[in-house]
Amino acid sequence: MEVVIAPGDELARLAAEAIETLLTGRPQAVLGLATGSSPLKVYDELARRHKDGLSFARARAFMLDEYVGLPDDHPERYRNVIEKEIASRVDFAPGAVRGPDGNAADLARACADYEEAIAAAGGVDLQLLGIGTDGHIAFNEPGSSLASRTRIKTLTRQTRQDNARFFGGSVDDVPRHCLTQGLATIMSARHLVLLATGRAKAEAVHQLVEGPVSAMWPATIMQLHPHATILVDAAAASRLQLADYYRETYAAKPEWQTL
Ligand SMILES: N[C@@H]1[C@@H](O)[C@H](O)[C@@H](COP(=O)(O)O)O[C@@H]1O
Repeated sequence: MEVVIAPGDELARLAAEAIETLLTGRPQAVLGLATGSSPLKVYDELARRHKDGLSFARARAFMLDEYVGLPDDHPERYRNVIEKEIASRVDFAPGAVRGPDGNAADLARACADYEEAIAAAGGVDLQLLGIGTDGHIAFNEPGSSLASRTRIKTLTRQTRQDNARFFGGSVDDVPRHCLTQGLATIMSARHLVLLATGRAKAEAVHQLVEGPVSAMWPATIMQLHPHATILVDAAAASRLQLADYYRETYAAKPEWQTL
């Protein structure tokens, strides 16, 4: 697990750089896209690089999760958020960006279909991730099976409160259920890149990097991934016990070694 502590703009640049390097070497790469505020600067940076020639035309992308039951045209439906924040700003081919269908008549079937679609695409090459204040990744709330696959989950009150800001501040308007890639689904991606900024994420980041692997802090499963990159600003890193070591390691990183 590599921990990089840097200002937010630099974190976004590093994540975008990793995606550009991937797409340059493998234009048909499969990306994993995350919602939430954490990856927004990465998407801005990718849109900028697209203007400079970076193409997504042969790439495909899979989203992490989706609310259940939001109307198709609801601005906070994750499919619409991803369309607005990144898909519409670059040149993905029609149908190249997919997400779990939170409005399917048969939600269990939709989850199984989604797993099959990811597998049929050859799996995700690079998965962007944020982290919830309770340590969730995607919408795998505390208590999630570490072996879970895409399925329906009930959101915790904490997550609904955290996300109320996207729903005019009203917790009651945040859906109770979601479809989310499972922890094992996420772990199947070949490179995990997690971004976290701000003091509210400090405890979750500490647990993620330095805590015991536990379903109570679902992101801790990432400690078992052979290629996980944790990009954090100083505030999100403020509870890391080995912060000085991570800073020294990154400062001494050989130039040829990418993320
Ligand atoms: N389902 C999303 C996650 O994918 C995201 O990582 C997390 C943090 O969001 P933010 O980046 O806005 O802090 O919460 C949301 O609930």
